[in-house]
Amino acid sequence: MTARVGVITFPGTLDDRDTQRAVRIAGLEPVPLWHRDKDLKQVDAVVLPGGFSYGDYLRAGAISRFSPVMETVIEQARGGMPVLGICNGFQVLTETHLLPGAMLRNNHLHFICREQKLRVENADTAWTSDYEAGQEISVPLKNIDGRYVADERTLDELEAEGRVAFRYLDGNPNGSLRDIAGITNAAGNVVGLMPHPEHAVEPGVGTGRTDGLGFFTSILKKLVNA
Ligand SMILES: NC(=O)CC[C@H](N)C(=O)O
Repeated sequence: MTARVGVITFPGTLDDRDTQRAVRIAGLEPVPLWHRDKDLKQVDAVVLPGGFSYGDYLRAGAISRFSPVMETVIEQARGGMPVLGICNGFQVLTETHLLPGAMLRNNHLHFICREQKLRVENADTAWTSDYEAGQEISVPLKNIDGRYVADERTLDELEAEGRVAFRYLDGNPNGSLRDIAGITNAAGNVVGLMPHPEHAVEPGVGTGRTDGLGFFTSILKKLVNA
């Protein structure tokens, strides 16, 4: 028996199918969840995929925060269930305050779509244990609201507690403070990042790199082989 990973679809989500595919390639069972589902169908972990949930109206992630499915996700994440937020999913996680800080418009005000180099700073989270701390990976980045900000005290706290999980390398693409590409909560079960590991899991697709697969094999190991 493998573990079940819920993949949430909001109206406007784009990357749910790629995320389901990445989950399947890693050897896990993807379970589609709809934004109106309060019942998470007994999944062991949840991924909030990228896209434009509720059309990014008001602010990216601001409406999704109040969806029925997030009510249960918030409760279970606080109880330790692993949750990964990718891009728009990361925006939802900051809006729900499961992760600190906020996402603002890129400093150059353009949508950016490119391959992005990152450093994995924390390999002790539920979603990064298959990487080495300090490992450099390259995955796609595509967004307009990608500038991570938080007050100085929060940033210092994140750094001191090793909760900056990923940092941009070779140039900061959006003005994120301290080159932060992704963070984790203190317990390490909730992780959010702007770049897209689910688009880099198969040789022969895109750049052919599979640097993103480690997120999904990490959670496989945590849930199945632990
Ligand atoms: N790829 C995405 O998830 C896009 C995220 C978001 N809505 C933005 O443009 O910033």
